Amino acid sequence: MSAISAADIISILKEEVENYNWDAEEQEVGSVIWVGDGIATIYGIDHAMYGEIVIFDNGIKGMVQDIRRNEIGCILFGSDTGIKEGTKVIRTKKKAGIPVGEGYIGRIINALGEPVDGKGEIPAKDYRPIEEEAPGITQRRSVNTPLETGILSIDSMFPIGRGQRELIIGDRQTGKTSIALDTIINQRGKGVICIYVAIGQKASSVAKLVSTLEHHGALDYTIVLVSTASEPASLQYIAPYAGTALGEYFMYQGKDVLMVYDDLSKHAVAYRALSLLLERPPGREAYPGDVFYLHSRLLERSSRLNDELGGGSITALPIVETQAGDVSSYIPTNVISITDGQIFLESDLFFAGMRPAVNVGLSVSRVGGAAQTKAMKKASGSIRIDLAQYREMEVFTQFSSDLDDNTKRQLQHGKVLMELLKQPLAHPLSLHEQVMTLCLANNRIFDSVEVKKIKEYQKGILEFIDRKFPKIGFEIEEKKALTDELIEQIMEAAKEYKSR
Ligand SMILES: Nc1ncnc2c1ncn2[C@@H]1O[C@H](COP(=O)(O)OP(=O)(O)OP(=O)(O)O)[C@@H](O)[C@H]1O
Repeated sequence: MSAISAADIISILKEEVENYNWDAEEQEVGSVIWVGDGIATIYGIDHAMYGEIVIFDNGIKGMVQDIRRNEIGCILFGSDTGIKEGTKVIRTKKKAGIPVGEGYIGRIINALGEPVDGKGEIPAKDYRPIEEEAPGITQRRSVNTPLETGILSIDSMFPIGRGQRELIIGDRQTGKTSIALDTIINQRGKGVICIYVAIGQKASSVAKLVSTLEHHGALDYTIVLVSTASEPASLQYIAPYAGTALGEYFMYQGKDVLMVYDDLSKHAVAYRALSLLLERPPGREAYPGDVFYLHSRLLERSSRLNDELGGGSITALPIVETQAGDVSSYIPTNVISITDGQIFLESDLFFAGMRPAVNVGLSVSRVGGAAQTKAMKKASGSIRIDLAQYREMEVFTQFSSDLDDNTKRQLQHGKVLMELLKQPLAHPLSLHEQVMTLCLANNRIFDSVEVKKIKEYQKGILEFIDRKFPKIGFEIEEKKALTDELIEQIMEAAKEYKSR
């Protein structure tokens, strides 16, 4: 047996000491003082940052939301059963974020980025913080490409550009979700990635929406991020930010993204619940003072990037629900002032059969006009004024029977326009169909048709022109302009259709 010499032992010890890794990790550990209603108060993690993720003993994650003198207020991303006084909490030193990647397209996920559609794990390419600073002024460019909704009343009068934020507002059951859904369906083959964020909705409504998307083949380019009404308020609160983080991943690759937040009223309610539980002072309608910032910092992240940054965009369609058509209450006025326009849906119009129930007088699009195609601009020239005149005249002439011919003609034209703007669900119209419809309406082609038969007539004439004179539609789509020759050709075709 060979004995180890003292020198050997010393040299081994020396080597050990020299190679010892001194980068010992120091971990801050705190303990729970109080827990309840999805909120935990923690003592001992003094250096935690606002928005940092902390992990509890039982694996549940939380996010730091309140930093007080001796304690930290934290919202829980899961059930609080199993967390009690004294439960240990560790810091992660990481801000809340979600995994992102192309694999998410076509999937249904929750606010933490975990799949909920039972189709297995999603491979992540990156990890992005849910709260990100909005692009600065120099990083942006103005809106210049249209985002076509396929809905005639919107594309003609309230056009939306890629990078714009257009609010959809109205009472309950007025077709708000349907407009967003139709817009997503219309993006097929247009290279736009859609992200639908459902906040505080019934799981059954979301399931119905997903099956509609699937039915129309729209799930292939859509991500659905769900935080249903039964989930903790904390998850509902982070859902739109998490969705935007995913959108930003694609935007910074130069892609165009459409974000739908359905809806921000429920988001504000979830935030109000958290704030009250965190004992922040309530303000108007019991919302906390920073409820404006809640939505402005979210919607500012939608933008059109300049070419050096790839030219990608995020277009936002936030949805807000009003009570009894009151647009002047707290959350609606806030979001109206943040966005670049709103599409106002009215119950009375909806119940009168006007669907989509867009109120032409109260809706507006502030920047989309710059992105509207020349063809659409020319074709939709006077439609808003014609409709406004019609509505005014309709009120005045309600009780009088002997009207002069000019008034009668204007009334008939107004009725025709209202009828043409009706559109069933999931029946988007392409650019050339919309332009041809408006061109025919401007030239009073529909005025001689019985009002009840207008939709049928419109369908017939559009099909006829597409079949017999496909060049017209092709040229409008190709050149995106409506020349005088094209108008002439459309009128010729209309004459031929009439004389069949
Ligand atoms: N253009 C349309 N044509 C026919 N029906 C429509 C149209 N738009 C909406 N609807 C119908 O109106 C109902 C309400 O629509 P939707 O769910 O989109 O409204 P909402 O305002 O989002 O409702 P909620 O208050 O539940 O969020 C649905 O049953 C839908 O099928």
